[in-house]
Amino acid sequence: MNSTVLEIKNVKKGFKGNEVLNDVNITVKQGSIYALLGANGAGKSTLLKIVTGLLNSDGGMVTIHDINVADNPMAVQRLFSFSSQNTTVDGVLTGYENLHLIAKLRHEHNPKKVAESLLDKFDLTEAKDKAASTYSGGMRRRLDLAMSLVGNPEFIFLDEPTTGLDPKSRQDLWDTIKEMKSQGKTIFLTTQYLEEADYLADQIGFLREGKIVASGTPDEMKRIAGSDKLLLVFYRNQDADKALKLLESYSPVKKEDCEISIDLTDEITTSLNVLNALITENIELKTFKMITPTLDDVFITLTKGRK
Ligand SMILES: Nc1ncnc2c1ncn2[C@@H]1O[C@H](COP(=O)(O)OP(=O)(O)OP(=O)(O)O)[C@@H](O)[C@H]1O
Repeated sequence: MNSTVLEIKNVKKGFKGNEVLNDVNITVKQGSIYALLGANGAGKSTLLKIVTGLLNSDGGMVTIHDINVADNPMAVQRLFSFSSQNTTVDGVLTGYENLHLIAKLRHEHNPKKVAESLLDKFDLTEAKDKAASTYSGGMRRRLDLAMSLVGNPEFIFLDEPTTGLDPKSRQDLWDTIKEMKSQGKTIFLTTQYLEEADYLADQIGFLREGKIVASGTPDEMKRIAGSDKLLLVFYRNQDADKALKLLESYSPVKKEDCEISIDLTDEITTSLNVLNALITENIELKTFKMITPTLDDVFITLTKGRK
């Protein structure tokens, strides 16, 4: 465990002089979830295609289990499954037929059993004889994921797995992805949703303007946007101004009328001291709350001052 499964080194790619990836470096450990986060058009799908051997890079190297993908795409493709944004589900076939077909193509000994057990696992047994074209978006995504698990791959690539899903279907899919990880699988997913990366990933990489501009665990990434803060909200602006003077030693920042924010290095002690000082001076507070940076704050911090 914890050995490196995927290594992306200095990968470059451009289309007709338009540079999309510029020296991308990523390492993924076995049994972990890596989320590649980036806005529309950041180059996530392009990188995924290079990593899975579907597209040649202009430079750099990708290895999966120490096998060079560009040199041995066929050997490497046996080691993983890839669920792309354009699902491989055939709408004319039923859910069962889709799975059965893939199981046969992948030379499973008992394709019927494989199809039935995956239908059960992905909660699709009831709908198994209906044409996949009649499935909801969430069901199609689940069927697509089920199809990617035929052959029990250890390593799974998911390109924006929850784009377009409603909140319930998204949560269901998140649970499925977490369960796949608990079974020891390694997952590399792309997403535009900060919340998704935060919920699922062990490691996150922010792809922007062709580079990984920040990477780390969700908590490490949130630290990029600064420490936790205590937000004090007053009824009257003059009270906020009084508090600003009183709490000078904590370097308070006036956010808007009636609101002050204080950086917390030691959450409990600082918060208690601040609240006590306000009570002692009879400065009336409307409310207060602790604010922990979200990945959205990180995104904003990292993109500040850029076009
Ligand atoms: N085959 C191609 N020919 C020319 N340009 C391309 C090609 N494929 C991708 N691009 C361009 O490369 C850039 C990155 O595209 P890519 O699909 O990798 O982004 P993405 O981060 O996956 O975006 P999205 O979240 O919208 O799927 C875009 O500007 C896109 O237009």
